[in-house]
Amino acid sequence: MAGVRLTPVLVADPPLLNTQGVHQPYTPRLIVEVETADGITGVGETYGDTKYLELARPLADRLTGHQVSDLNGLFRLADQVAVDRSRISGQVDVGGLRGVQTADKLRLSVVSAFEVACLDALGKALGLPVHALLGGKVRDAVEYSAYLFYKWDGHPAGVAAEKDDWGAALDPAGIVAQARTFTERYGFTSFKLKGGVFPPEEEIAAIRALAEAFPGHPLRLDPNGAWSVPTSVRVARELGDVLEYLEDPALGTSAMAEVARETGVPLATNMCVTTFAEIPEAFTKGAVQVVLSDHHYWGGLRNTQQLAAICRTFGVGVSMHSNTHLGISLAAMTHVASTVPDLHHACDSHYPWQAEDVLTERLVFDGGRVAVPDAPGLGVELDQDRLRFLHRRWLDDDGRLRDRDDAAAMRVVEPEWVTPAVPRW
Ligand SMILES: O=C([O-])C(=O)C[C@H](O)[C@@H](O)C(=O)[O-]
Ligand SMILES: [Mg+2]
Repeated sequence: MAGVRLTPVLVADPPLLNTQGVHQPYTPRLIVEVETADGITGVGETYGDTKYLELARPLADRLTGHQVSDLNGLFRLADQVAVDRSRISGQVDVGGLRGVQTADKLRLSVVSAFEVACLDALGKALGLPVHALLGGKVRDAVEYSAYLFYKWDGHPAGVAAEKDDWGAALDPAGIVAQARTFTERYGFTSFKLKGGVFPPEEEIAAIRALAEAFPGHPLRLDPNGAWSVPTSVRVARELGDVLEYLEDPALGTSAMAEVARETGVPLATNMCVTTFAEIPEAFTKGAVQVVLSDHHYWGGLRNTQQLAAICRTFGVGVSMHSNTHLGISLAAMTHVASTVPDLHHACDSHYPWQAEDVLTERLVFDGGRVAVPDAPGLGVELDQDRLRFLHRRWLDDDGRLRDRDDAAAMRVVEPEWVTPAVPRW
């Protein structure tokens, strides 16, 4: 590699509610560009919060002269980057939304963007799409689900924000209307509701309303561990006839295993299995039936394939989790998902919520699917003007938005708000 460019950006995000609070009006992402000695550039994307930036910089410094094809060497170099203990002691990832926080997971969340950028550059150099570098696609398009959120019409008055055109969704009718917009705009046929926001009865009513409006369509509910075991079991019983799966109803492997013993509804997770180390206990206890992979924190596209192979071995399903992300990551997700043989659930993606991107052309959902790019590399092109614009926003921020904090955003409206203790219900 002749050089690595790191560009933190702030991207507009609508006021999406979750059990911790609400999304801030702008969210940080990091764009990684690696440049080969031949002048080929590869791009990757990951979380842009401070704790990731402080690992990305020393990793970038170690990469001069490194071959983009030497991915194993890249991971060895990442292992050498020191993690500040204060970033991990007693912490969970984004207040628990993404499970445990370990030094390895932090490193993996950073090196994943470099791995994607190297694969992009290597693919361009060889004239091959990334999926070919991963062994080849087994499908031509990857299916995504509509990611429904309770949301406010806009961010609080007086807060600098971009306006979105989705309107408010705070009750079953609002959620059904949002789902209809998703189907009209993108053709999605399966739906996930981010729950843990209102008491379970209201969220059960929203799922029932969806089932009535979209009979037979796969539905999921994800309260991010906000419920007790008895509440989880009750919701599973009440919605068992319409749910494709229930996602992280209760927090932790033991609680999930208890729920799983009491219900036939499959349980999915992106909270209790987010590292390889957590797999043995969760799988032997039967705590989860679907693991939602995420190439960002699992450590890239090849690790995602390894995770899928382990899941296959244990008869556990696999699909994909998503946080706020841009088109580079959607392309990376699509490439790797196209190579996973047993992908039986539509993947999550926040992309429809992101009106802003750093690409010259946005990726398109057609019938809820993204066509797997066959152009060399990821098949996307960075728009340098957009990148500069979003980076300028990051530079101009006084630091308040550079680290995601959904509870802080909620305090603007409810000054006493603190991240709720779980189980909340
Ligand atoms: O559990 C999940 O699916 C997520 O954590 C996805 C996102 O983080 C979502 O909850 C969010 O951004 O509010
Ligand atoms: Mg989840």
